[in-house]
Amino acid sequence: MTLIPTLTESVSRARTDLRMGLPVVIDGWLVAAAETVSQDRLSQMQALGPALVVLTRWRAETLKAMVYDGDLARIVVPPEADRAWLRAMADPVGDLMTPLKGPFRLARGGDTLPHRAAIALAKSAELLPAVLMVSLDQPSPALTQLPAEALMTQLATEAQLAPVAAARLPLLAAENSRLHIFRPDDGAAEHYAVEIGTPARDKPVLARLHSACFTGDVLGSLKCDCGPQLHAALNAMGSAGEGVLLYLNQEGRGIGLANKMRAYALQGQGFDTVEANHRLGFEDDERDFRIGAGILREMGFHAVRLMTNNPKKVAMLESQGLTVAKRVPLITPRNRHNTGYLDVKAAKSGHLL
Ligand SMILES: Nc1nc2c(ncn2[C@@H]2O[C@H](COP(=O)(O)OP(=O)(O)OP(=O)(O)O)[C@@H](O)[C@H]2O)c(=O)[nH]1
Ligand SMILES: [Zn+2]
Repeated sequence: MTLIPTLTESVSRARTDLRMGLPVVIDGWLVAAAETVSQDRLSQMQALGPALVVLTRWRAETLKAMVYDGDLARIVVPPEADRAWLRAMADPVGDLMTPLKGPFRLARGGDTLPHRAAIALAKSAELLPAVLMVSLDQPSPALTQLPAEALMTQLATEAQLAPVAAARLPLLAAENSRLHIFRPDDGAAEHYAVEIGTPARDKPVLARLHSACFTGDVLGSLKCDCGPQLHAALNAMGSAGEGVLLYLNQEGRGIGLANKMRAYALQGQGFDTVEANHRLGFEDDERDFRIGAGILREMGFHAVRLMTNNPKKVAMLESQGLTVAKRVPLITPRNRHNTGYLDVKAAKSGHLL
């Protein structure tokens, strides 16, 4: 019997490969993440043929590279380019010191699906959306193989979440609480639900979909409103005697903690939260809100009174078939470190603050 990984298994493995600096193969293209590839692997890949660095439109615009491929750009890697060059293409941290990296030669025409799929895979591995690609003329069976079209479909498919464990967990805000752990079937991060009391399943439950913020939730960072929002939501549910708080591991609006810290470094250079995401090559919000809807459904809830200031969360839950009977604002105190951030969320992201 030969055990062959399924597509889902291969995609999960490919995320780890990219994080380790190991290339994967997408439709005959060798693909490595620009931020993790070593000098040795880069040289090996360059020896196989002309290399491209693929960036998103956002990153290419900052680098003043022409964008011929809609949402991405394919830049020819100069033969003398080394790992430092590649890093600087991917990571904007040094842009202000060395703003001009061009002139660039761009690839045009041909099929860009493998390039698009490679960028999507890098994002799903919480790496910078910048990849090194070389066309292979010989198979490389030792590496993880992925067909581009199926990879794109897989990455866009809603993960199914299964409950794996639950236990009573008395909290300061609510003694009668349980913590439930949900595991997605795509090998990505687990998510949590705090169930306070025993809310009726046939009535709109007081609910919060909270995205992880290590800096705010755990360290008490003053740069954002996450920590106070988390505690205000738990306290409101504790006072009401019931509610459900989903703690979704979508750190940094889905870009991961390392990239969020890169975004903070850019904010220290004067860019706002949205501009910083764009300079890194990301959209301003990379979260998949279907995850929260899936957990609520799995727990038997169909309608919520949603604690949020973000109208997109309301719209997303409704598009997933959940009823948002009411939006409950969750306004927390401002301080001199977060007031600019909150103004930008209101002005650019539509938050009702
Ligand atoms: N990329 C990025 N993420 C940030 C920044 N500041 C906070 N975050 C993340 O933003 C997310 C905020 O999550 P939520 O509070 O659930 O969502 P929200 O969209 O602000 O909506 P609310 O329900 O009104 O709070 C968390 O994942 C934080 O880690 C930042 O400057 N850049
Ligand atoms: Zn935060």
